[in-house]
Amino acid sequence: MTGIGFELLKTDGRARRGRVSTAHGVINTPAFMPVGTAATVKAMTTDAVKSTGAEILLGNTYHLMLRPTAERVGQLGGLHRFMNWDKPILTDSGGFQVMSLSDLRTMTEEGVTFKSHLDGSKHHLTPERSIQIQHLLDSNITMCLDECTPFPATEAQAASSMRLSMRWAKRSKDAFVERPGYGLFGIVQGGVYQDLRAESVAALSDIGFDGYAIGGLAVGEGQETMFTVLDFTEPLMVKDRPRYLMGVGRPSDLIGAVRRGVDMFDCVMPTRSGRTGQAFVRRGTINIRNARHAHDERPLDEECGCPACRNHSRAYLHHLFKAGEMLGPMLLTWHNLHYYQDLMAELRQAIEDGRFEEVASALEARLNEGDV
Ligand SMILES: Cc1ccc(CCc2c3nc[nH]c3cc3c(=O)[nH]c(N)nc23)cc1
Ligand SMILES: [Zn+2]
Repeated sequence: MTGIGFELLKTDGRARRGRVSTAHGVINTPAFMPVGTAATVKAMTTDAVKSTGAEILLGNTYHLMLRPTAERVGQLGGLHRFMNWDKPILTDSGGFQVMSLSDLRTMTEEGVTFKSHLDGSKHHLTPERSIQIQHLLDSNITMCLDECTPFPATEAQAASSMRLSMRWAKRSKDAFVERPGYGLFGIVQGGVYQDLRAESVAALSDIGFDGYAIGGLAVGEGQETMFTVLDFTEPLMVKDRPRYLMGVGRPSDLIGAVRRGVDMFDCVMPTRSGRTGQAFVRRGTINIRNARHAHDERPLDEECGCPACRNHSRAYLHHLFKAGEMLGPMLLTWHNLHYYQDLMAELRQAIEDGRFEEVASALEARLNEGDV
């Protein structure tokens, strides 16, 4: 197997049930990928992440190049050994994080120069350097260096941004070291403009990648606009390679994007909001810090099999957050990731059974029940 393998096992409408195979194992799709930016899924051990059903997790070039540096992780045998995660890892190329985290950055044709948000040291990130860093990390799925076009952007701004990313995609591909079980994904840009999205899909398909991400979304455009962009972009994409929608999303985003042909997802919501006390449940969301949970002996979600729901009440979780106990963020993170994996498993099964629309609309209806 050169690069990574992809089997499209079943379709139901535009929804797809597939399997991605890598040197470190298989990913059943549609898949949710927990974000482990700095070589850790915050508040979770790797065994805990595995227990949720996750088959792949995400790391990040930007954070790891600053600390402990890619060379150090490479010397220590790569990210799998460094963090003791023996399943697949996907790493982002770092451009998105530079633009959202660092200051004093300048973007040129060559790449992006920026100052570390940690100690102000100066760094250069080019397509070639990003690919090299991800190679040192031993990432199974490497992302091209791109510019995530800000939202909103005029068509002219989106066009020049996308075209820069396409030139960087070619440089990324030329720098990528082909290995069996390792792959490189291109990232479609083009803002909210149909002809630019089409131009980007065509440019990436001509270069040829192991998979194709849809970038430039989940940047504040809102769900309706995101779905509209998916509706005119997804049909143009090759069917025999995985599609990865970057940065998405809440449960209702995931259901709607699976319906529109997306295979892979990442989002900081379940982990970041879990740490602040927000739980995602089958009937919507719960903010456990709210006083109304102080005496509620029910679990977060009666249908959930995670340690928080098996062993504890909302009242106890409420107490942990009020007391500032670290077990609070741990248990809510664990619950949210477990629920996200259960949701994806239910969607995979529904596609296999040819019942996607029936199952998806029932899940969506429950999410709006409210008064959880
Ligand atoms: C560890 C890790 C964190 C975050 C990500 C995805 C980060 C992310 C986006 N998040 C929301 N919208 C996003 C758009 C883009 C994008 O257009 N390009 C890239 N390279 N990343 C994006 C990947 C890996
Ligand atoms: Zn739970």
